[in-house]
Amino acid sequence: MNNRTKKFFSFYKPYMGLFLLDMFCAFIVAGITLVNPLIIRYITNTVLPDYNSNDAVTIIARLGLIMLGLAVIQFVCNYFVTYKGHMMGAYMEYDMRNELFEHYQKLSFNFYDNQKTGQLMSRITNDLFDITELCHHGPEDVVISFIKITGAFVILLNVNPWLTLVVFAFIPIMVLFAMFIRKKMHAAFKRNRERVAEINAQVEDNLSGIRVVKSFANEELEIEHFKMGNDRFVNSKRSSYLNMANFHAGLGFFISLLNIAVIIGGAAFISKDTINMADLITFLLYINNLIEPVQKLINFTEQFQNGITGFNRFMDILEIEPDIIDSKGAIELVNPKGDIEFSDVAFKYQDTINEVFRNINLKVKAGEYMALVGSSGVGKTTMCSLIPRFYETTSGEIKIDGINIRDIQLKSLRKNIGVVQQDVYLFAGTVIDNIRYGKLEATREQVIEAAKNANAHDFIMELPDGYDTYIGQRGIKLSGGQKQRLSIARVFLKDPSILIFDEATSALDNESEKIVQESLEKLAKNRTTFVIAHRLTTIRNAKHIIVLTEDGIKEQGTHEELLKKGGIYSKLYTMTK
Ligand SMILES: Nc1ncnc2c1ncn2[C@@H]1O[C@H](COP(=O)(O)OP(=O)(O)OP(=O)(O)O)[C@@H](O)[C@H]1O
Repeated sequence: MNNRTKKFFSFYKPYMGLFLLDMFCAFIVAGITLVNPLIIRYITNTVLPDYNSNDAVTIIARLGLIMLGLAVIQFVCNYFVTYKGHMMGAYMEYDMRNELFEHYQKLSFNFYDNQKTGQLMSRITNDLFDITELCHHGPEDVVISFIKITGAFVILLNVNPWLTLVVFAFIPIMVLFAMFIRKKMHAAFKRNRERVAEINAQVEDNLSGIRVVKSFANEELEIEHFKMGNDRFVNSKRSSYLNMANFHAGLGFFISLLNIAVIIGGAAFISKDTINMADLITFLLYINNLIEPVQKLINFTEQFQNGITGFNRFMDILEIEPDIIDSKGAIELVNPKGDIEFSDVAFKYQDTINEVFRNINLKVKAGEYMALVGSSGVGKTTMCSLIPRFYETTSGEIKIDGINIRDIQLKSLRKNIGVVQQDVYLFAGTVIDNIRYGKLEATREQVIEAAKNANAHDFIMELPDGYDTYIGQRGIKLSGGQKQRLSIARVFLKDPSILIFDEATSALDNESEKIVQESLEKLAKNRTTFVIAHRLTTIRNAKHIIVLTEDGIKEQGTHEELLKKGGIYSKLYTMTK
């Protein structure tokens, strides 16, 4: 058994009792369906011809009671299989979903840089559903079908071997036919799903950009594009319904052929006294009993394929080892002063050819306010993301208070670094929830204090429900400057010794920018601060400006010193002025 198979079965472990009970109930359900035709056969074959009418009525009444008892048992078992069996699948799906989500939380930026969010989401929803459908329905369908088919075969063989051969000669042909059409149908339904995804993407793109569409008056073009996608969808639906019609009509036709063959064959045997009327009825009853398990087995082949594909996709992710983890013996970073040192640091993104930069040597003293400048794309954001180990340096080392960051427990490292990102991300929720994200145990008063420090309190109080206002997905109901201030408030609450502020590239208006700048300066007090300056006008007052190039730090000093030097900084400054 390979590792993946072992892992697959490990999900059954906590529910073994439930699983066995489910299988037992499936076994009983299948067994009972085999018994009823036998009772009918006994009545027509033995009770009616051999007993006087009074005795026959008594026996039939007793048999009726037995059948009623069996129906009740079947009802209970069916109820259990449908309810508890599905719940077992749901619990297994729950475990897999938790495991996958926990794993998502451990994977690093490198992983997410190369993934599409939509696909990662589909693994946690559609794929897992396919797997658990297989986990639950698979064994149950196989057990039920196996018992029903072999049971019917053995019983019919005892009634009449020749007629049994006629019936069972049909089954393989029917299965082959059904599998062939089913495959085509599956491909057609898969195409349908792709077409729906295309339409969804098209609608999403159009509606998100509806203002651009209208400003260019391009509605006609959009309608035309949409129609093309919609046409493709309806065409693919046509093909899937065509296959579906073939499938159902074809199966129905096979069943009719089977019935005809049994009636004609049976009648011929009756005429030769090989079988009697009761035998023929038994055959006809079992034929109807056979169709359902055959269909179930056909479904199972598809379910198996989908489930295994889903499980492999699930395992593909689960087997990716998180690449940034605590080293052995890593220590906890407690209240660091905030001295930072880069020694010969070079960095290259995974799957890229060239290094973003190399030869970075830099010492920043605790509490220093440092502005990082350089041409666009030179690696300012990248350099700062090495400090909290969002990415690992390719070579060289970074130290905080003299300790290599690779020897520090990741959680404690990140707890001591506050990052205000360029693209502020707020979660769907209230203002207070979003600020409290910086310190989960903070009281309402502490949150308000942080908001005041971030110059956010006044605008929050003007929102309809103040701190309890729902700010929409990604804070859609707030302005750019307001979002920045909330994210600064969040870091105030976190109270880290080291601060990284990635200045927003999309310019805030002058007033907003001033307020953000003010709150940032308050936040930076007594913390080691890196400001990534995308616009040089905002950092003229910084005491320490460093100029990053791909070959290391080429200039350092104050604004005036660097201008006087007439080097890269002064060129950049004149360009952006
Ligand atoms: N996740 C990534 N994978 C691969 N390459 C990346 C990734 N992120 C950034 N890059 C590349 O690394 C280089 C540095 O990017 P970075 O965002 O650090 O520059 P920057 O100096 O902050 O730029 P800007 O001032 O324009 O924001 C760029 O060439 C960019 O294309």
